[in-house]
Amino acid sequence: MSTIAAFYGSKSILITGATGFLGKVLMEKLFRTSPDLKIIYVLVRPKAGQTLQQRVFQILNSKLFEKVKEICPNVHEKIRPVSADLNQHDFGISKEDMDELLSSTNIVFHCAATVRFDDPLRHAVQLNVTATQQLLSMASQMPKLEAFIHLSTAFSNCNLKHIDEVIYPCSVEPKKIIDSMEWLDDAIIDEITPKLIGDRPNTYTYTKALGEIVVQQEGANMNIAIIRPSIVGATWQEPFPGWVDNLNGPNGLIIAAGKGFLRAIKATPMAIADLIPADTVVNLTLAAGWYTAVHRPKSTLIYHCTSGNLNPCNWLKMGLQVLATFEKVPFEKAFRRPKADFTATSFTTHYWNAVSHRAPAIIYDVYLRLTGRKPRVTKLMNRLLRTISMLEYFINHSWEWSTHNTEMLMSMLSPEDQRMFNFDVRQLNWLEYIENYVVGVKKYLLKEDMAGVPEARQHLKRLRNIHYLFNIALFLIIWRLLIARWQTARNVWFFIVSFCSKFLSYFRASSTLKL
Ligand SMILES: CCCCCCCCCCCCCCCCCCCCCC(=O)SCCNC(=O)CCNC(=O)[C@H](O)C(C)(C)COP(=O)(O)OP(=O)(O)OC[C@H]1O[C@@H](n2cnc3c(N)ncnc32)[C@H](O)[C@@H]1OP(=O)(O)O
Ligand SMILES: NC(=O)C1=CN([C@@H]2O[C@H](COP(=O)(O)OP(=O)(O)OC[C@H]3O[C@@H](n4cnc5c(N)ncnc54)[C@H](OP(=O)(O)O)[C@@H]3O)[C@@H](O)[C@H]2O)C=CC1
Repeated sequence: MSTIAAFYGSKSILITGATGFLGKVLMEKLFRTSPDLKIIYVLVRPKAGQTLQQRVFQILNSKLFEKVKEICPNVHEKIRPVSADLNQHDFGISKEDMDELLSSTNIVFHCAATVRFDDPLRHAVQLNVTATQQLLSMASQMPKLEAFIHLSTAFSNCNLKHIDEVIYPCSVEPKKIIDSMEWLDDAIIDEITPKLIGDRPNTYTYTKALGEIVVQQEGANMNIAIIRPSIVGATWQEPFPGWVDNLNGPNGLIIAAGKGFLRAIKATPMAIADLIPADTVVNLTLAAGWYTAVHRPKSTLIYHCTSGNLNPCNWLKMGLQVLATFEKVPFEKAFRRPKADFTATSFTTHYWNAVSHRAPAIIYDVYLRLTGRKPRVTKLMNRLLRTISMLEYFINHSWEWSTHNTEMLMSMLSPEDQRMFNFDVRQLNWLEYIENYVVGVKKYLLKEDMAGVPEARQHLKRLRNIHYLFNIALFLIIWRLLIARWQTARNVWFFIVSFCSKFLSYFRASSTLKL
């Protein structure tokens, strides 16, 4: 019997960010391995015209939860959506709901965050720092609380090269930042943002670092742990390989490359691609929840959930395997044949952006316009290039994360738990994982049927033929223009023609002699 699964049985669990990528995988695993748990409270806001009940219903009816519904048929009764917006004071939670949450909760998993890299500082602080502070204040009023698990990121201290499982100070105290957001106007905040974030690349990593300090300060009297995952990718094994549901991290770029939009990206091929599967993160998170509640470590433990030092894979290996999978399982209706490369310098990146990204987009939009359709590819390309510029930092640097706490936790698990809550990334076969990842992007993000693969292959063949025809036509046009305007080109042309005709007559003469 799994000790961890048994621990979560009969517990009341509060999850923030349950509608997000990691939150869903976390809920799924909890219901699947501890179907006898008491209840999961999820803090949800209405969104995109859907009530919170509709949002939760949609999640429970998705493919991700198919196994759960077999194991825990009454899953609908065990999940309680609580209307909450983390941007509001007290999260806008009603008094009755708040009373219930405070009196019943045993474990809190805080996953909600803004993960956008370009969020204005005010918004990122509100969600990643102030909301964390408020949640801790709520947690401090929960008499039955056994553990509070905070999801941070391995990149919260990406301004350092070697990162230990400790909390690093920031130049300005989080409390001062929170206060200043209340009275500074947006223009001043925008002006001071670069100074505050310093050598971090964006407001996301900065505010996640501030969030960790808040957890340390406000949660001193609670059983707290912080999980720091690196780049969270599709699921490795559970509930099935390759599940993914948003465009974040590598996902959007895999689509862009598979559809032939992305042809070149500035990357350091030998830098570590520190991806970590979503189910690995969830297994570590659940194990940490159990350990924190049962073993009550004296200080807040931080767990690095990274792959680089235990089972490294570099961007080149990853990129080549992504391209190899496109050969086997191409995406449908590609814009061009998938053929991406890494560039090394800003100059070559600008060159390829102009030649391989912007020019084909403009040509295609002209074609759309001429055929009476709305041009859209240039806009899409501009968005892609903007996204790439935001992600480039992470594919051109390498970090070393120590994993002592994570390895210690692994050693504390029984063999059954090590199997059921496996977060030993050394067992990961990268080539297999990346292939499943790309197939998962095709199936679960693009919603493409595998039955369409032969047609997708045919489409790529047509694109190849169009590509050859286009190149030949372009060559002939340029050559014709050169001959018309330039004497040297004409001389070269006559030289080639006379050389070829001499060669042919010699060949004919020698074959006649042999006869
Ligand atoms: C040999 C060579 C081979 C080469 C082969 C090459 C192969 C490939 C190689 C792979 C290399 C990998 C490198 C990865 C590095 C990752 C590092 C991450 C590390 C940090 C990890 C963390 O610790 S943290 C979590 C990650 N955090 C993010 O990664 C957020 C980023 N991102 C944003 O910060 C914003 O995204 C940003 C960008 C501002 C744009 O912002 P933006 O405003 O331009 O665009 P949006 O994202 O808002 O969305 C645009 C439109 O997509 C719609 N859409 C959104 N989701 C949708 C959904 N699920 N389904 C349908 N549609 C959806 C949306 O509705 C919009 O549609 P519409 O305009 O029509 O409404
Ligand atoms: N994905 C990754 O690569 C990594 C993620 N992490 C961390 O893991 C955690 C989860 O990330 P992930 O699942 O990928 O993120 P998602 O963006 O998929 O999910 C974010 C969640 O936060 C919720 N949320 C955002 N704003 C509010 C709000 N105002 N009120 C209520 N809920 C809100 C979202 O709800 P809604 O659906 O309503 O928008 C959603 O459920 C985050 O803390 C992130 O920093 C760390 C490293 C890497």
